[in-house]
Amino acid sequence: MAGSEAGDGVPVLVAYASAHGSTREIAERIAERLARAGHRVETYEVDGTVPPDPGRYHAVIIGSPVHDMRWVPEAAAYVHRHQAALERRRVWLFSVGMSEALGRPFHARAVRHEPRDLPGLREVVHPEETRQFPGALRRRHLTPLGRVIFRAMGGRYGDHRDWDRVDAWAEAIVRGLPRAERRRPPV
Ligand SMILES: Cc1cc2nc3c(=O)[nH]c(=O)nc-3n(C[C@H](O)[C@H](O)[C@H](O)COP(=O)(O)O)c2cc1C
Repeated sequence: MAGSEAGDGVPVLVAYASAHGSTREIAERIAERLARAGHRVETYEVDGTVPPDPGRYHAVIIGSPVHDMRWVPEAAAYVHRHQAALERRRVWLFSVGMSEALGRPFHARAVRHEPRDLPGLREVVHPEETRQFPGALRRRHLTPLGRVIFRAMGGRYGDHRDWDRVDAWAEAIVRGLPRAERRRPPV
């Protein structure tokens, strides 16, 4: 768990799963932006062992990589396990996939289609908003069969994250939260 310097803002949880680190870094970036705006942010990886209780927070942001067109099980399980607390909180969900890495026409199709379990997750927690971000994918992350399929879809390995989009989303979340005294930048 990572915590931010306390501002006078609301307590916010950024919970994420990450197989290879790119969702973690997006979660940390969002947390950093919210902390900069004065909120008291805690960042947790949900790996099934340390279950941060969402009931302790005003707002909860949950992110997952997309594997085989779905959220990874530990992230989806976290949402379902904490359904009762989450439905009474402000919740934002984000997914990290590889749509930007694909060639045409797969790219257009991937951008249009959200992860298959997202409609179900939306029913469970009624999020303020859900968002998809491009992530990073390396050849070593895929099985030999996965590499063949990825290549057939015109896929390009690499880091496709768009930090401006991540920052813009974090700023939109900040605008949706009660105003906080902004933290002074370190001298
Ligand atoms: C086994 C595997 C399956 C994947 N399946 C999908 C998928 O169905 N759709 C998608 O958009 N991205 C898929 N991806 C891409 C990942 O979601 C993307 O690389 C993401 O950045 C991974 O996040 P992470 O680094 O936090 O694990 C897959 C990646 C792996 C390794």
